[in-house]
Amino acid sequence: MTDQSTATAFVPGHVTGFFSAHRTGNPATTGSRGGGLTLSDGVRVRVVPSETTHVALGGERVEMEPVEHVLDAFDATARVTIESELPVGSGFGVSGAAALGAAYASNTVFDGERSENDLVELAHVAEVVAGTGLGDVVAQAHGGVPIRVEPGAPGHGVLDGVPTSSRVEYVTFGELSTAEVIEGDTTRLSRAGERALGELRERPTLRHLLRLSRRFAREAGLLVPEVETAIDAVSDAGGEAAMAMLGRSVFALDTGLSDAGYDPQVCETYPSGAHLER
Ligand SMILES: Nc1ncnc2c1ncn2[C@@H]1O[C@H](COP(=O)(O)OP(=O)(O)OP(=O)(O)O)[C@@H](O)[C@H]1O
Ligand SMILES: CC(C)(CO)[C@@H](O)C(=O)[O-]
Repeated sequence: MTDQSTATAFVPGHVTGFFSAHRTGNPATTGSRGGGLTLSDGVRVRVVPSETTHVALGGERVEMEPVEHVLDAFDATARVTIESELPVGSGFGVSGAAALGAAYASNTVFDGERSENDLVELAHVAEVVAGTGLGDVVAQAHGGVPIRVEPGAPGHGVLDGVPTSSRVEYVTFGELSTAEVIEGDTTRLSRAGERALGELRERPTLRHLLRLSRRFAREAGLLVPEVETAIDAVSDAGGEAAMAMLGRSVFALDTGLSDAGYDPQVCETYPSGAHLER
């Protein structure tokens, strides 16, 4: 053991605008391609070794399978405290953030001696095995406005990014089950996602990412009515908005949602990836 008895990591939120799903027999090479934004609103994860495992989110005890997978990999039990500025189950990658934050913090308190890539792989595999995500973890490790060019954990996946930053606004109308969508038939959404990725790579700008994301949500058949109404209202007010995959949530650039008369949460794209806090 190190003499450090507690560690805390911060992981930015992540909204996916469009994606395609890629499954192999191996969770490290399974993942998604796509585009999205990391957010300065994120998740703080504190790990303290303990006789039994106890995971709390916002002060309430919760089941969070990806976090439990991470602790199992360290062969450890701990009290894991998750504080999220973002709603859970609504397309902001909270489960991926919890897994990645738990991996970074556990490595410190359990003297794991794993490298960053090893920890990202561990959290990515935990998310894939739990069925809660395919690409949030690698995006959250990267930061900025990540483009997932090839799927999977470090060493398999390839990331690029849109070199920019922006104010971001978001609203949430409720949850959507990630597992139900990604464990179902993904043929249609993946076709739409691949097309969007090709076009984003030709013109990697934030406005283009938002436009391609809007088209993706429609083509993939994932739009829900209240999300569609909000996106249309932002467009009518001259702004750029899209649906956060996979939730009943809308994110917009700059003051897009405020200009359309909504009362959104406000944050920014996050310039860097997940990290331990001192
Ligand atoms: N109050 C809660 N509401 C929703 N999920 C919860 C809650 N408490 C714990 N969980 C767990 O959190 C995880 C949520 O994962 P899910 O992938 O649906 O959401 P997310 O990571 O926030 O968003 P997304 O993956 O859609 O970007 C699941 O493992 C679920 O069991
Ligand atoms: C599947 C997903 C949309 C769930 O948040 C995300 O993990 C992604 O883009 O791979």
